[in-house]
Amino acid sequence: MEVRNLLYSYTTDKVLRFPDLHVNKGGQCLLLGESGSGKTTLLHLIGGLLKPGQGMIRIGDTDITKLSEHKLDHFRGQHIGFVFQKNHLITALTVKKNLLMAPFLAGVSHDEARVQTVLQELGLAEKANADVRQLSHGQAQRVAIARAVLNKPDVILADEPTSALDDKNCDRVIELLLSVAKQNQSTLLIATHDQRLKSKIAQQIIL
Ligand SMILES: Nc1ncnc2c1ncn2[C@@H]1O[C@H](COP(=O)(O)OP(=O)(O)OP(=O)(O)O)[C@@H](O)[C@H]1O
Repeated sequence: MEVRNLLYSYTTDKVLRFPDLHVNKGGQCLLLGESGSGKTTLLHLIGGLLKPGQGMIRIGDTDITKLSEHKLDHFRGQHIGFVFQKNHLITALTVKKNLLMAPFLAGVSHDEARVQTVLQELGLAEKANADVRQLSHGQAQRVAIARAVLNKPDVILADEPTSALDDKNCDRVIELLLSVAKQNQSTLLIATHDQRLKSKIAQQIIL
């Protein structure tokens, strides 16, 4: 994953300028910075949810800034997994059906064995048919991670995945993210101001 000369403006009077970034395939990087420094904005740019004013964002061989809206939607579904700041689970659906949104939205067929594997890996096998409103915060965060990794994305983008968790759940969530990313050879970019993560990932960029 590579980012170069990236600029973004929400309003005409202010420009956010991002440092260049390169993360190897299967590598991990921590994105640090004070509140308001642009961490979420950078994740949304890399995930193709925002279009930069200037600059290049390369994922594998694709410069995503050159893709049309339609192609970008397809690319995102196939190659990018998001763990958002708020988990955005669909409360009307069970845990398993929330997971199945990933292949559904990416337009790929769902693989029952893969769903079972991911539920197992994230300690959610017994919660497959549970109502997501009945989950603890840590469990809900693991469902959000399960949904993000289900399609074995090339890139996982995680926005403050641990900041609302106690130390035990923080450790669990970060270890799970690292291990599922490793298994799938996914490149992992985590935006956080959670100091507990600093010792877990060597490559760090400060905004
Ligand atoms: N929709 C928006 N419209 C206008 N300005 C925005 C919008 N979203 C973010 N900003 C501004 O862009 C800057 C970067 O915001 P961003 O949310 O990326 O920071 P952050 O580092 O993720 O912050 P936090 O750690 O608090 O989540 C901030 O100054 C913010 O006020």
